Amino acid sequence: MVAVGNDIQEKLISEAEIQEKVKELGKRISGDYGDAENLIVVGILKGAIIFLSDLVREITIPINLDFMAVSSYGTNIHSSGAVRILKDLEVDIEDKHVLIVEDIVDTGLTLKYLLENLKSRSPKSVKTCTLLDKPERRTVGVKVDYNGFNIPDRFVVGYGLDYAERYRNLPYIGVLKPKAYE
Ligand SMILES: O=P(O)(O)OC[C@H]1O[C@H](OP(=O)(O)OP(=O)(O)O)[C@H](O)[C@@H]1O
Ligand code: HPA
Ligand SMILES: [Mg+2]
Repeated sequence: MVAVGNDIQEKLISEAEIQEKVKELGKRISGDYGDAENLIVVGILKGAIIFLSDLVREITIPINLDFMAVSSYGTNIHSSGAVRILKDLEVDIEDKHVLIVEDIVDTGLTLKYLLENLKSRSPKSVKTCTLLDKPERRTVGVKVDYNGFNIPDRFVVGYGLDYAERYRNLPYIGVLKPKAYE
């Protein structure tokens, strides 16, 4: 049988480590927004869906869920730098607290674009949450309010993150074997 894990060279972050971190982030977010009404959690498709679905179940305050899809990478492992909206929010965020949820902040281009775009819609606040941060790769400054793990400059897959749309269903974060790129 072909297993998705066969292409993984090294496991960087285990399922257990992820689950522990997700619980911690959910608790912090619930505490920080405790008295705020109308928190809108915005998941960024597709990479954030696995993290988002675990995270929201660790958030104990009422939330609204919405999604955006933006494209910056296509199927390539290198960023083109261009960001465009493929799917926009359905809800109006004016006067609402917004939390953007990402799987990874790499160059920062996607998050910078999202922050500027959402701030222009007059929300009460916009904060950012990511499972993974690759600080060495940053080309633009963005504020990450909630970060799960800093990782080294390596292309990672799993737990929502893909290479050419594959490996999102791997339950942990790993690095691919070179042959998987061929
Ligand atoms: O900081 P950056 O260099 O902008 O990179 C981070 C972005 O790139 C990935 O998305 P991708 O475009 O691969 O879409 P996907 O989530 O559908 O895989 C990831 O999910 C982030 O949104
Ligand atoms: O390391 C990564 N893996 C998958 N998608 C990504 N998008 C930016 N960086 C990455
Ligand atoms: Mg991707």
